[in-house]
Amino acid sequence: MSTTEQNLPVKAFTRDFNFYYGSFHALKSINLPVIEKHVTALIGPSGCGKSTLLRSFNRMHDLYPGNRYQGEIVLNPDNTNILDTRVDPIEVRMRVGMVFQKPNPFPKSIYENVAYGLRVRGEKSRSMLDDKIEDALRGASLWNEVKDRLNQPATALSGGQQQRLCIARCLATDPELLLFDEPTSALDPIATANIEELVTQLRDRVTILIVTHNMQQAARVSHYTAYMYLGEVVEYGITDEVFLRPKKKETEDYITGRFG
Ligand SMILES: Nc1ncnc2c1ncn2[C@@H]1O[C@H](COP(=O)(O)OP(=O)(O)OP(=O)(O)O)[C@@H](O)[C@H]1O
Repeated sequence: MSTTEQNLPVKAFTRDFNFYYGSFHALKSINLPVIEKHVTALIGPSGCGKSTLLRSFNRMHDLYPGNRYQGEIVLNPDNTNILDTRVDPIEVRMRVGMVFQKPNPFPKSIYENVAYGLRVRGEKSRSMLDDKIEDALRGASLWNEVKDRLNQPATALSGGQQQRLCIARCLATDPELLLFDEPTSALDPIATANIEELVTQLRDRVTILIVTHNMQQAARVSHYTAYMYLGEVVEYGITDEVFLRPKKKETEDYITGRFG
């Protein structure tokens, strides 16, 4: 699938995707498109499988024995099933970046945090690194705040700045898809507003899949929303329609706060 029925470009999609933590069947027959250069939000009550699905998109579950994927997660334009065991998960993670709930900068300087992925890729030219690092920090709306202290430890930044640094670290390697796992849940309202603003800017540059508990946030930043419950996608559609005219009773109950 490279476009939807409505002719929208599909950056990635799952096909009959199931996931198991040992014998626990956490995700059931998920068929979900992620539309290119748009934001897709995953919402639903605690434990419904949002994070499990998000983490499957960069094969995070590979790191733990007993986890099992079934079905496909396909990345375009090359139509690669990233779950294929012949596909190197490190390559997948270069193409699919991830920003976690709590900012997790490396215990290195601001500069070295952003340089990290570029160095892994073999980039050695100092002027090339400088340019890419500035571009990534600008892309994460952090450049003006840190340009005079690039060699200071990243841990000296505020929580919101650290989260933007983690976004810059992802942007430096030009990911095609960015995964956000509740990126503002550890932040105050101002830092949250900054990250939301950033997400709305980034959606012109990169495809975004975001898990959020905050329905107002999903409504503000996303174009498409998937409502999940008990490991299944109950409803998927244009965010405004899912929020204003949900097709399923379960979705309506959740959106209106009658459940969850
Ligand atoms: N490592 C694990 N081993 C076994 N079961 C797990 C593991 N991680 C999550 N689960 C189970 O998988 C299901 C989905 O969990 P997941 O964290 O994806 O839900 P979620 O919708 O992201 O929840 P929350 O909003 O609370 O973060 C839950 O029933 C959870 O208990």
